[in-house]
Amino acid sequence: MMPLISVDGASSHVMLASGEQLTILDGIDFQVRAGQKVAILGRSGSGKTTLMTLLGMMNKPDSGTVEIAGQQSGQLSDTGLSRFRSANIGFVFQNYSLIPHLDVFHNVEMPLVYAKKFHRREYKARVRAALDAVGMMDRISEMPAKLSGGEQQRVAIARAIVTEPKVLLADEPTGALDTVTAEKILDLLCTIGGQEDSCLVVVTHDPEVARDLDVSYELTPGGLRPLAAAAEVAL
Ligand SMILES: Nc1ncnc2c1ncn2[C@@H]1O[C@H](COP(=O)(O)OP(=O)(O)OP(=O)(O)O)[C@@H](O)[C@H]1O
Repeated sequence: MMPLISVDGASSHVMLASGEQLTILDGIDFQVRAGQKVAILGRSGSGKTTLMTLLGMMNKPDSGTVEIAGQQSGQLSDTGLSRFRSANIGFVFQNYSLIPHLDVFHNVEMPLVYAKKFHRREYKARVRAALDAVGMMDRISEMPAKLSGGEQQRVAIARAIVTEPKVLLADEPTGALDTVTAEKILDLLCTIGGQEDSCLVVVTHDPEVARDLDVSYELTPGGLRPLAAAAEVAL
């Protein structure tokens, strides 16, 4: 079966003010199949967020290819990229990134509006189902500021899954939470992500997080290195 994520020789550079070129990612190869839950570990500054922007089709690689669900990012225009992203990729960030002036319902509904994947009359039921999955249905009319960090992250997960994306990406999803809440959020991500025809990729500097996932890689200056067992990682 075709992998859901296929990264082939992807490199990413930035031009520094000095005119020097800084290589952030250098020839990354990486594949994720449907049903897989993957951790990408790496020290601060190793390029984890940069890799996430490639997997999330927010940026294209400077060389090599990134293919998500059979679609290469390099072949899409900027409009095409954002349309593809809305319909096929869900994001969870460390800082929740909820829109402060919208209540929980409208925050979760937002990706449905952009993705244009489902009919308008389905929105309400889909938002309710997503909130139900994360245990936040009873807060549907709340404003984000009234929620705890863990609750905001639950809403952010509902928002990420409401379009039923093929790929769920989480960038340090538990970084801002206390240990107990972090564990619950990770359990939730693992239950919801990487089922049947979708996959979950979690980027983190925290080896504890990787322990709950199926496969782990470490991002190093030499590339992406598979780790035999997450429990052996000591960053
Ligand atoms: N636009 C830029 N200009 C200069 N340097 C950059 C730019 N973007 C990223 N970098 C550098 O590239 C490296 C990788 O950045 P990236 O944010 O991907 O790392 P990270 O692994 O996510 O780090 P952290 O865990 O601290 O968030 C860092 O050293 C960063 O300073």
